[in-house]
Amino acid sequence: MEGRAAALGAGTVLNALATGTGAAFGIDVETRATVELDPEADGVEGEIAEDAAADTDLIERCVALATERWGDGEGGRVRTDSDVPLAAGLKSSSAAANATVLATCDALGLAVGDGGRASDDAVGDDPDDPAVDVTRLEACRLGVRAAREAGVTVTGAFDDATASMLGGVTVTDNGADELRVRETVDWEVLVWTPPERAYSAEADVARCEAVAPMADLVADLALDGRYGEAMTVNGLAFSAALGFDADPAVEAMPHATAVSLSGTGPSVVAVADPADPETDLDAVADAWGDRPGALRRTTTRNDGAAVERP
Ligand SMILES: Nc1ncnc2c1ncn2[C@@H]1O[C@H](COP(=O)(O)OP(=O)(O)O)[C@@H](O)[C@H]1O
Ligand SMILES: O=C(O)C1=C[C@@H](OP(=O)(O)O)[C@@H](O)[C@H](O)C1
Repeated sequence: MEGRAAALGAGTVLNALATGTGAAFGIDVETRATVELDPEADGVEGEIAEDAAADTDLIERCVALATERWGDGEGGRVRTDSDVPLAAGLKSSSAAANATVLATCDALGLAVGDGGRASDDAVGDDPDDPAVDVTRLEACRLGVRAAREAGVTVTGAFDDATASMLGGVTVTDNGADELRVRETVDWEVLVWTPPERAYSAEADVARCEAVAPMADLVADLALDGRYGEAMTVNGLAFSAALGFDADPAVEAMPHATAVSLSGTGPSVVAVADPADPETDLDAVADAWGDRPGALRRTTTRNDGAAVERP
C-alpha cells in the first residue's frame, strides 16, 4: 500500500496573523510525499529528505489522522522531498501536510477529486459526488488540523493550505477554515530567500495584531479582486510589524505588479502580470542580486496538489 502526491509552495497576499483573514497564491515549487502503509505497524515514522534533524511530527500526524478517518488506523512510513525551503515563508508546512494527506489517500486506494461543480475559478467541493472518495478541501482541512496539533501554526494557516492544495489565489477565514474566494492568477514570480529561517509558531502575534487596521484594508482590496495592491500593502505593514527591512520591497515596486514579505518571512516575493508592460523582474533580480541567500524565478500555478502516478 504505497501512495505518492505533490503539493505547491505559496506566496502571501495577506498574512492572517493580524485578523484571522488571510490570502495566498500557489507557486510552481513543490513538495512531494511518499507514504507506505502497513496494517501491522505500530505508529508512523517520518523522514524529511533535505534535513534529517527537522521535526517530522506534522507529516506523521497527517498519515495517522488520514488513516483514522478514511482507513483502519494503519501505521507506516512517510518521506517528503521538497523544493520549498523549510520555514522561509513559502508555506513548506502546508505543502508537506497536503502532499502527505493526499499520498495517504492514494495509498488507501481512495479517489481524490473536487466533486461536482469544479470549474477553472470555482473549485467544487461536493463530498457526495460518487466518483470522489475524498475532496481536496476535505484533505486540506485534515492537514490544517494536523498542523494545529503539531503546533507549527498560529491560525491554522488555511489560507496557505488552500493555495497549496487548490492553486490560484485564495482568500480564507482561518478561524472557521472557510474558503471565501478562489480565483486563477497568472503571474511571473521572483522569490528572494535570505539564509535565515523564521518559524511561524515563533512569530510575534501581538505585533501583527497591532496592524489589524491595515490587514482589514488588505482584505477589502483582496475581496475586491485587487490582489496586487493588497499584497504590496500587506508587505509594508507586516515587514514593519515583524521587524523586516522594507528596502527590498521599495526596490522592487517600480518594476513589479506587487511585492510582499511572504508569511512571517524571511522570503520576499515580487510578481509581474505579463499584461503589465511596466514590469521587469530581471530589474528586480538585479536590484536584489547582492543580497545574501537565494533568488528563484518561477510562476504562479492554478492546478494545485495532486496524487502522482509512478
Ligand atoms: N518538507 C517537509 N517535510 C515535513 N515537514 C515539513 C516540511 N517542511 C516543513 N515541515 C514542517 O513545517 C514546519 C515549518 O513550518 P513553518 O514555520 O510554518 O514554515 P513555513 O512558513 O515554510 O510553512 C517544520 O518545523 C516542519 O515541522
Ligand atoms: O501560522 C499561521 O497561522 C500563519 C503563518 C503565516 O505564514 P508562514 O507560515 O508562511 O510564515 C501567515 O502568512 C499565514 O497567513 C498564517
